[in-house]
Amino acid sequence: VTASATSGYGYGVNGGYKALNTYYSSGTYYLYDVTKPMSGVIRTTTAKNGTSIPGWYSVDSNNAWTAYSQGADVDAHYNAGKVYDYYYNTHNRNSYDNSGSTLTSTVHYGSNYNNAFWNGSQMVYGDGDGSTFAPLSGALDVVAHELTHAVTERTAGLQYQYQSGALNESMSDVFGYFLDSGDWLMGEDVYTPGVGGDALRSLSNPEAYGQPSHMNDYVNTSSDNGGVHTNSGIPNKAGYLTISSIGKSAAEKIYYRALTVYLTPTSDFSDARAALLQSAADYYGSGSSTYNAVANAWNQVGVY
Ligand SMILES: O=C(NO)[C@]12CC[C@H](CC1)C2
Ligand SMILES: [Zn+2]
Repeated sequence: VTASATSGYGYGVNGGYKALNTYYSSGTYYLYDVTKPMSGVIRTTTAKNGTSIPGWYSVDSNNAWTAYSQGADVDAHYNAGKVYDYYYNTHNRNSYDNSGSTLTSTVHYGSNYNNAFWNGSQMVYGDGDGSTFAPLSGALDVVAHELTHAVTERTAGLQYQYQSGALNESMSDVFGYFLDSGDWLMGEDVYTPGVGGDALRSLSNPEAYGQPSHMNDYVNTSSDNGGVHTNSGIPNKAGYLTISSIGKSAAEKIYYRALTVYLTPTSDFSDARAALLQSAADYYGSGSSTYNAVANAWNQVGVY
């Protein structure tokens, strides 16, 4: 038999059944998805708990990816496909660069590694230490968060420091919500697997996880690139208020337009307010209820 696209299945990090777009060649199945339009390939590899990436293709002998250790591979592949589909179907964007570049995710990075990141070329996920994190690809909002860093890097290019960096973080959390909009939490599916009901961050209540939600409480610090994971609470709260007020569909439109048309590398929170207002005016008119709702949301977090 020659090589061909195949359909497999597996169990994710939290045991959920996932249908997988795979590839068969010479007796081996690969996490290699060729079903996307316009040549966008999605592929998943494993670092085998080392740190050299992209490592090796994730493989299986019978296309049933059901081993416990394969959960991270299954979810990275499945969730990357979901995020690809989201950007293509909702925003007509073909992969992170809008040119159909291959989306590579490497799992089992490092040992007990409690993090995930986009390295400028690909996604990388740790397995977590089993206490602070389960394998991080297990959360759709985390995968969307990371891949949105890639989109941001190719569009607004928001510098990863101080207000532009906190905005960069917030864009990733807001698009994480758009993909996983069952709750206002971020990372809940992989954070502290032994503890129920908690999360890494909350868009509706940033204070619940130590983040400010008003400019009066902006944290001036040089750590964490100027507090990018702390001060993101302020634009995140504005995002929650905006989405709650105008609805998810209108919010997706103005957020994507702000990110890809108006924001620049040095944009700060006030520039984000202006970019979202301009996007709302472009779509709905400057006197529209949508426009006024955006202004009100940012007023409530003290950003003018
Ligand atoms: O916010 C983040 N990166 O900027 C996180 C931290 C833990 C999850 C994986 C990566 C989200
Ligand atoms: Zn991030």
